[in-house]
Amino acid sequence: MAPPQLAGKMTAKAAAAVKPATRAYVTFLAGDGDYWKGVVGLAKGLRKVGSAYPLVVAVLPDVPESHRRILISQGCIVREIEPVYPPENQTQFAMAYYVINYSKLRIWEFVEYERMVYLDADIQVFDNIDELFELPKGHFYAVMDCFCEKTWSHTPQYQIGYCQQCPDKVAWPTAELGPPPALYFNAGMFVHEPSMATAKSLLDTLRVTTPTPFAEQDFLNMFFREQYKPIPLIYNLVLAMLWRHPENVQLEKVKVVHYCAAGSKPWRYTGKEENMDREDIKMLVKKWWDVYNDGSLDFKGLPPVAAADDADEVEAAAKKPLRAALAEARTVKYVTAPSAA
Ligand SMILES: O=c1ccn([C@@H]2O[C@H](COP(=O)(O)OP(=O)(O)O)[C@@H](O)[C@H]2O)c(=O)[nH]1
Ligand SMILES: OC[C@H]1O[C@H](O[C@@H]2[C@@H](O)[C@H](O)[C@@H](O)[C@H](O)[C@@H]2O)[C@H](O)[C@@H](O)[C@H]1O
Ligand SMILES: [Mn+2]
Repeated sequence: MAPPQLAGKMTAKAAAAVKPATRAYVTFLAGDGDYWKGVVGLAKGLRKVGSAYPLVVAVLPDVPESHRRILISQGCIVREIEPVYPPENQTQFAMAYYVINYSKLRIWEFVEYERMVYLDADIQVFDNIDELFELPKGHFYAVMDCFCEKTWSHTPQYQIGYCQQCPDKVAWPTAELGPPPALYFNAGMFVHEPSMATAKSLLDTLRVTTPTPFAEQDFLNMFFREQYKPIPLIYNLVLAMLWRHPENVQLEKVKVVHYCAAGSKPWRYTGKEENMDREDIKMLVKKWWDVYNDGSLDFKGLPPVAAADDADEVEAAAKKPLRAALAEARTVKYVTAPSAA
């Protein structure tokens, strides 16, 4: 049910009252594969927990119109971005496709938002996390990663069995290897403040930085090394923690699950890969599907493409180019729309 402002015509007064969205969740979608299912699941999950802010999807040009329309019909705000490529390199990325993940850096250009929470499309939010938008400004908030999976076999910490999740288990050999690695975050979820100056600095720095196996995740850890502030694991459970550091996990308190372990993407799940036959993994994959398949969580607002029928009124009232007016109109829908849940 659309809110009053959009039920009929959007009056000039209503449009003038629209406050541009200052906060939003944001995810990233590339290619014509099946990650759009992750985005739909995320959009429905955020709705289920009563999130107060919209979900923006930064899409690369290769995302098909058909997938974009599905996302719009689920209430997402779809924003096309230009790809970002790392400098010419011979790097062996931990996963070959990681090279496309540098395009995530474009979300610092979304300056119509003063704060955003980034979530990978293979993440699901099972409890409200709007409190993250209230964290003190000036820091980069994210959850610490784990170095114990094979994907880290190229690193000294993996080779000596050191992990920041249990720094006392195998002490870092400072005498031989110098100071221990700085705290390192998983880049599947983070709280950030868009700014053109930061966006420019990120891209300028990227141009002169040799790519490394974890692509933009390594790069962001280097770039935000001084501002990084770890937040609790409940905000981004990297699944490997369940078998690598179970002592650090209280599953009943976890709010955000990151399906990043090999074979754990719910929409591709077969249960055949290592650790994928665990009861907790099966339960978390089912939880994801329960949200994805829940029709009551489908978006019930006025999809923006329908709002275009009111384009003249919205444009006249908002006295802005159509796209901005629609974006604001969409914002009105989110700011005032009754939560679908
Ligand atoms: O084909 C792809 C691969 C990745 N992604 C996006 O890039 C993010 C990071 O990739 P992924 O989550 O697979 O990395 P992981 O967290 O598993 O290492 C995904 O969550 C998606 O948002 C995408 O849209 N299409
Ligand atoms: O492009 C690099 C990616 O690196 C990260 O994934 C990794 C990392 O978490 C390792 O620690 C795990 O071992 C591994 O399974 C997992 O895929 C981010 O989740 C993803 O968003 C993206 O930045
Ligand atoms: Mn991921």
